[in-house]
Amino acid sequence: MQNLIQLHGISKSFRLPDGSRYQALQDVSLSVRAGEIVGLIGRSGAGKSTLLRSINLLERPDHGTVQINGQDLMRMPAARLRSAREQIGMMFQHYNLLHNLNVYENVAFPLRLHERLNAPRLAARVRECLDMVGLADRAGSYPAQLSGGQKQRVSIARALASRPDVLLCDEPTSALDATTMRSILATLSNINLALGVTIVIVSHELAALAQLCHRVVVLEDGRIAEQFDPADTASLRVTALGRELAYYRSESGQACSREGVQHV
Ligand SMILES: Nc1ncnc2c1ncn2[C@@H]1O[C@H](COP(=O)(O)OP(=O)(O)OP(=O)(O)O)[C@@H](O)[C@H]1O
Repeated sequence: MQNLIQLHGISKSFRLPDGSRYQALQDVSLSVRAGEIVGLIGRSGAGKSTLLRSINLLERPDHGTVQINGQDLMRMPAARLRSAREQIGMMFQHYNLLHNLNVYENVAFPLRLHERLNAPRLAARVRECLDMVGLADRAGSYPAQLSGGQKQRVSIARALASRPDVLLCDEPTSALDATTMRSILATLSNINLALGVTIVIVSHELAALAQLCHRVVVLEDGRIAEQFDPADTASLRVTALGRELAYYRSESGQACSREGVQHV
């Protein structure tokens, strides 16, 4: 498998109210192969979201390069960057749905914005995405009429509408109960298997990530402290979080198997 995402020497600092700067990422390099599911874990403030958001330049690194499919996003003019970003879907903790639009229109929204599909093709694409997340029968519902898990499914469908190569997930389950969390992660696993979409996910759900991810990256103080395949339980883990995750894997909590779990 080739590298789909290639971050090299990424650094990012934020300006604080007192005028000083906080170094959120320091010289981070990360490669993600096409079709991989990579989990980013770390204590609060370790830089997980900043790293995830650097992949589509929602946060623009101060230094380093961000390549997707061999193309350097940092050097792209605005118009090309906009079109490159269509290959990178994103979902957030609080869904970010448009409340005045129904489910169908929420999923159609990015297509209307970026793609010139005729009405039947647009409808087919939206149906296909809603089918994938098990919500074909809720196309006419409004976000306020849906559970948290259903809202997150809509946001998955919306993220997939542009047929992206990459799906970035920023704590997609932290507002959900344990059963719904497992079901959402199982849906992501199924989508990865069915479509080959590369997934990078930030989450604090170590047990679930141990089952879902092909690779887990541990961030500490804005740096990568270690990375490993959670299925490789024999190798030594150098961070406390790495050891904790290994425990969940060896306990075989079966929180969410890669082979998929039924929608709940
Ligand atoms: N826009 C910003 N302005 C100032 N500081 C920021 C900004 N965004 C992030 N930070 C700081 O950068 C550090 C890394 O933030 P980030 O959100 O990446 O951490 P995280 O690992 O995702 O944390 P959490 O698990 O709590 O979401 C934190 O100390 C945070 O306060």
